[in-house]
Amino acid sequence: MAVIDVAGLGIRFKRTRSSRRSFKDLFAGRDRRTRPGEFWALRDVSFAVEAGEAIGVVGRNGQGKSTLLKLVAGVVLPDEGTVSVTGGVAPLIEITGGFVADLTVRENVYLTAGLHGMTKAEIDAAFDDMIAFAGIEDFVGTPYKHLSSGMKVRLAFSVISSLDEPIMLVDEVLAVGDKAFREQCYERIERLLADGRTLFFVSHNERDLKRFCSRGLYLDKGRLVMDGPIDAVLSRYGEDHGGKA
Ligand SMILES: Nc1ncnc2c1ncn2[C@@H]1O[C@H](COP(=O)(O)OP(=O)(O)OP(=O)(O)O)[C@@H](O)[C@H]1O
Repeated sequence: MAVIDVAGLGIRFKRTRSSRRSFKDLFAGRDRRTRPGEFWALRDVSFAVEAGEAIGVVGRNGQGKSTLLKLVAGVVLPDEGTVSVTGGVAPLIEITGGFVADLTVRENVYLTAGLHGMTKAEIDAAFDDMIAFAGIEDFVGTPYKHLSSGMKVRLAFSVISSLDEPIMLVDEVLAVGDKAFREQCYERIERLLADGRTLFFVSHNERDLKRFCSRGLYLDKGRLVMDGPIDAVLSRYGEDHGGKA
């Protein structure tokens, strides 16, 4: 059964921050700024994912990989086409995503896990393990904004990977962690996969992609140019762009 079904997906963005005219423009009496139009960050993207598949998403910088994960997570909506997702999604897609700067580590854990449907009793039971996995026992009462960037990723991975959601989305955030922590995360991802979870993994690291993923999606200029076994997708990508994932 398909757990993710993406059909004719398209999303466009404005190149500029805002298309509204500035205050100064109003007084100038004409539109002083050029208004470059919108562009399609993704277009005509269709694929289906079966439960338990591990998909690696590859492509050069800015080709729509993170945007695809955000669409699957439901944090942005498409302009064209549809994304149907069966079951909950645990998204590790932006370092600060979901965490509130001024709340403490403890408060953030309860907030995020609570939003994903964990009860207070479940969070109470899992709390110490989450903090221990992140290795931030001394910072439970610290406001999130005062954690180092590596500590933020540790906390986010620990909490998100503890959620009981069938689909996990992992963007490149893990690259921020140190080597030992990355390995700890990778072992947990392998356990979750063995457990039957579905994984969407964006990475520029060929070895990591091969380690987890059986299937690859190759995005270029917002189009899905290849959907196939990860080895074949990586070779095609290497041929097109000089061997780097
Ligand atoms: N909220 C947004 N508003 C405007 N443009 C955006 C927005 N989000 C993404 N984009 C643009 O959409 C395009 C695709 O971005 P995306 O982050 O999906 O690329 P990516 O393939 O994940 O790149 P990278 O490998 O660098 O992480 C880029 O041109 C980016 O500037």
